[in-house]
Amino acid sequence: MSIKLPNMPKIQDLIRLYGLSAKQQLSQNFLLDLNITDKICRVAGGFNDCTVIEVGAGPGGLTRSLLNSGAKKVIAVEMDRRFIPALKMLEDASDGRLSVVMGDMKDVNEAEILKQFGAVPTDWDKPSKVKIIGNLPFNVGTHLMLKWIRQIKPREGLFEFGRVPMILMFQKELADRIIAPVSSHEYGRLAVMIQQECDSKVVYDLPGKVFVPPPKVDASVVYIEPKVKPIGDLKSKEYLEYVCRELFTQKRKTLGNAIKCLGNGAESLIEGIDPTKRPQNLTVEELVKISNRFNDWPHKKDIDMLSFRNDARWLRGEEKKLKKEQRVMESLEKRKEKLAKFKNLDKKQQIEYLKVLRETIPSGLNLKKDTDDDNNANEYQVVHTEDIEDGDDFDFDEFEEDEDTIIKDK
Ligand SMILES: C[S@@+](CC[C@H](N)C(=O)[O-])C[C@H]1O[C@@H](n2cnc3c(N)ncnc32)[C@H](O)[C@@H]1O
Repeated sequence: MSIKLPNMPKIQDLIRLYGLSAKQQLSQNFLLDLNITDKICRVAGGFNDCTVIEVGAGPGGLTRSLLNSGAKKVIAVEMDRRFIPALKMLEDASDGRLSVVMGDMKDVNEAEILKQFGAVPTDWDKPSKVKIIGNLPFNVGTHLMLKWIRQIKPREGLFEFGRVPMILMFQKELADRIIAPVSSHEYGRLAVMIQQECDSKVVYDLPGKVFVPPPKVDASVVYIEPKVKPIGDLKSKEYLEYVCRELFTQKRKTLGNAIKCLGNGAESLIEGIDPTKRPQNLTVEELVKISNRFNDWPHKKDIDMLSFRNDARWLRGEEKKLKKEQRVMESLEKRKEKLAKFKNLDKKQQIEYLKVLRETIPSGLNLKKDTDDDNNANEYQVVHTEDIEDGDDFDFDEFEEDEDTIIKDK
């Protein structure tokens, strides 16, 4: 059996041949440069002799690299039927190593499909020979990732086959939240939920311009692998999720104050943990401890209805936040352009500009009456109050508060 694919038409040509335009509603941004897809396979640790589920294969760029990197079997799942002929062409050339499955990954039973294609389970303490990879729309990728994370503890689905690594492409800001270390700005519920059971790292940053068509945002490839032994002996993932949600929405409070939201007498849940810490500074281990105590606490609220079923709403909230961040970045870019133009005007023009268009004064510049010049009290000076840097005016806390609002709306 040959490891390398025979010569194939370029993906760009297949796209032209089959008239495959990118559908915006499916967030179709393709990777057509095989140097990049090859590199993704390398930084993900290689796929030699592995059985791989590829989610959202599209025109098949990454699929080709997976096959060329020696995968024993690639199961490519794609829901958009327009891509199936191009993928089938690849299947025909793959010497039986590629199987194309048309369908929505959200409806696919991973364990069944892996059994069907002959995947073999690996012992939990060994690196798994089964892997899952996908470059998916943000909401689909996060939905699937959370579903898979929930299957780790009971070792269901994918994890009947061992510690299956999940190699997923996400918007960079979301990837940063997944891998965020304790006390960092991005550290929150998502980081805790994932890091409690998995090792996660960003293995490759991809600027938006490498995709076709290019999205306005950058992406990162995240490698998430279940730990041999999770952090702490967690009693309930739902309670950990609940405790994190409640505490991280009060990031500015000390733990001693924030914990009160769990009920009267909840202070007992943080015994032995520094009450002057902020929720952001609590390690995963400490949060597991609090959640386990909450689990055994006779006074806890009944949170059954608040468990993971809220994911959909939470994800919509996350998506909204990222869109808002994007809008802020775009308006910042516009203001920077305006500022650059403004700086090219002579002083008189600058003053006129600022007088007439006060409401569009670029950030960092203002008019000040020239009080040093007694003879000409009406003279204005242009003053720089601050320099614009990336991220100025970009109050991340504002977004955290948005999340609070979204969660409390439930
Ligand atoms: C961003 S494109 C990436 C395509 C290809 N992997 C690449 O890197 O060029 C995402 C692909 O996932 C597919 N897709 C989106 N949601 C899906 C789902 N729920 N199940 C299966 N495929 C899905 C889209 O049709 C699209 O082809």
